[in-house]
Amino acid sequence: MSTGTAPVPAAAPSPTPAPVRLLDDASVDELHRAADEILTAFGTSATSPALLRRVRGSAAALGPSIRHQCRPVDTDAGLFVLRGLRVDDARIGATPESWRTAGDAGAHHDIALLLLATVMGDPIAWEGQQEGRFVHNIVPAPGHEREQTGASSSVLLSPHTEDAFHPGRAHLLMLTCMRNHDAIATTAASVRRTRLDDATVEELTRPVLPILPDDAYAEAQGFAGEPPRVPALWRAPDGLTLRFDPAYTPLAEATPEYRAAYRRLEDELARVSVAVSLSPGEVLVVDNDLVVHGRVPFTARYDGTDRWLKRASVRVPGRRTRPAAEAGEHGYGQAAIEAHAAEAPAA
Ligand SMILES: O=C(O)CCC(=O)C(=O)O
Ligand SMILES: [Fe+2]
Repeated sequence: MSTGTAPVPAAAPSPTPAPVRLLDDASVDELHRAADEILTAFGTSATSPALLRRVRGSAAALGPSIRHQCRPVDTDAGLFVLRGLRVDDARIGATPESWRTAGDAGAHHDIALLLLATVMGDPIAWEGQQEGRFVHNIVPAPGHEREQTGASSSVLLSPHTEDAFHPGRAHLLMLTCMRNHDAIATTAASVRRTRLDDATVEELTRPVLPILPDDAYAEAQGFAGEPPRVPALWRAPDGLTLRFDPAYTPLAEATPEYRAAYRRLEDELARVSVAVSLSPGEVLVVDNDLVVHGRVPFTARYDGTDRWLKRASVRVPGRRTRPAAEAGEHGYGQAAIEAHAAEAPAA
């Protein structure tokens, strides 16, 4: 159709500018069957020690194909999209009005996500967030439009490390899409794709500023202890990692040199940022030590058809992507609860 003289349309952004890992049909069946069995046995996705034990057992029995697709992030992009899961738009029902009222909405997918998270590592929950659930519902909520939390909509959710304030934060962040009619993108920027001069990296590896708890942690925000100063960048054995949340970092307290270096990092992250618009059934897996994520602004519908993601946070035992000094941080009184840390006592 096109001729040499026809105007060239502006290049459309790639719909999913992220490495995609396709689950084969047999793996998808296997995962959905395992999730169904657990949901039938327990009647809820609310996690009890018994349900978590069952998830651990079922995850261990999943086949080599799923395990292969759940291997660690293996490119500088620091993320991948797992594709193939089936979401029945009618069966999942209306998008919940907020995480508070979500309850067991889409419970099958809570369990499927927990199974995948357990293949990748150890899922974590926070007592102070979404009532201690291991799988969070990310939906826009009335009254929260302008927050820097998952419940917002009308503002840019600025790029951040998930739970950056805490030494027990996830190594991996997983977002499963239930519904996204308006193709609203998650943004992601990998520090391994930035170009920073050595002086900037040196400046930002010094522990100069704290990262304060975000608005999803009301209790931690009232913590009385002295906020620890933490480095924004760290030279890990296999490359640069970052801990970054400008919305909760008191930059005004730093020297002009530090602020300039921080701005260079922000600019570079903006330059390499990609927009990933998830479709139902896709799972975005982000390495939380390499990649900061956020979300573009959007107008919430509030009619039961809103964008709806489910989120899991995962720790990967034995990783060496963070400075040893983090072990001494108080974490603002918040504790991450590991799903499979030890045999949980019977409730
Ligand atoms: O809504 C999104 O795409 C990402 C929200 C977010 O930052 C999160 O779930 O941690
Ligand atoms: Fe986030």
